Amino acid sequence: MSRFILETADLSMEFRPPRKLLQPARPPVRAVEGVDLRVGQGEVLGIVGESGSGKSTLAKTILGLYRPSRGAILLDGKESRWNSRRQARRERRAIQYVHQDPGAALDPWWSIGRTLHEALIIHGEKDAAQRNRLIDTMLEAVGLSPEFRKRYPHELSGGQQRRIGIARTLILKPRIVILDEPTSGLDMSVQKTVLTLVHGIRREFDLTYLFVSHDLSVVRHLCDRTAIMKEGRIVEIGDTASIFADPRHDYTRTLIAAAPSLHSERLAARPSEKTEEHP
Ligand SMILES: Nc1ncnc2c1ncn2[C@@H]1O[C@H](COP(=O)(O)OP(=O)(O)OP(=O)(O)O)[C@@H](O)[C@H]1O
Repeated sequence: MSRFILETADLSMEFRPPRKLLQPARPPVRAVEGVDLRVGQGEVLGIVGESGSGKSTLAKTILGLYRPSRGAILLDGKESRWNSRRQARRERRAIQYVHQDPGAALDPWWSIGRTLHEALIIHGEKDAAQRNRLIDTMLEAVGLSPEFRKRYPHELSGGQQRRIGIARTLILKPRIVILDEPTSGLDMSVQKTVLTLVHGIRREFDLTYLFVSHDLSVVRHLCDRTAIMKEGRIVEIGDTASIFADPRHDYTRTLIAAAPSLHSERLAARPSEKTEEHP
């Protein structure tokens, strides 16, 4: 078995703009270019870069939403090919994605209980009693009482919506969780609570994280290693502490210099379970 839970080799993904009648063909957008990653079991890898650098496309290609235009994705050392979205979804069940804005991803007409039940049904859990047990366990894991089953998305705060997004992901028993800007749009204290939760459940559920963010202060305190992305390529990757202490690439230096939050020390300490606030 491979030492790495996830690897990518020369992974590339380009978007081809649709051809318009009587207009010259436009060049493809090379969103991800030749990305080589090796992620160990239990590791938290941060993927950082400015808007448009390709972070989300890389994450979604790994998830299986896009067919790579080149390169390979390996899970536990075994290549995961892309024949169709459906096949990729089946094969890559071990990878789950926490949406940037879980509120928008929740059906406004469905109670939280129904949303969680449906997720389990889609993933093949036929036993209703077992579904109920799992839902209670997951709500508890994200710090919400069973009473939240009856609530609707518009009855939740932003922080509670993130918790439900995380619960819906955990219920599918992933091994790798892709967190795409998990704290964007939240105020500072809620950000901290969500990060504390994310940090705590990693150990509890033995998860590996790909943490996509443009917030360097969050990445600095949460990620074991950090990859810096620019124009679809990884320009620098290494231990987070070394990257911040001794950035090698000019672009990394520019990103660090341009991050005001790094100087304000607003998330100075690694989140710990002790600081968990319950909603
Ligand atoms: N579905 C799509 N069709 C065409 N081009 C796309 C599509 N999705 C992304 N792109 C392009 O691919 C490039 C990378 O975009 P991507 O969303 O991956 O960047 P990002 O680093 O995640 O940005 P952000 O931080 O703003 O989310 C951009 O040039 C973007 O315009």
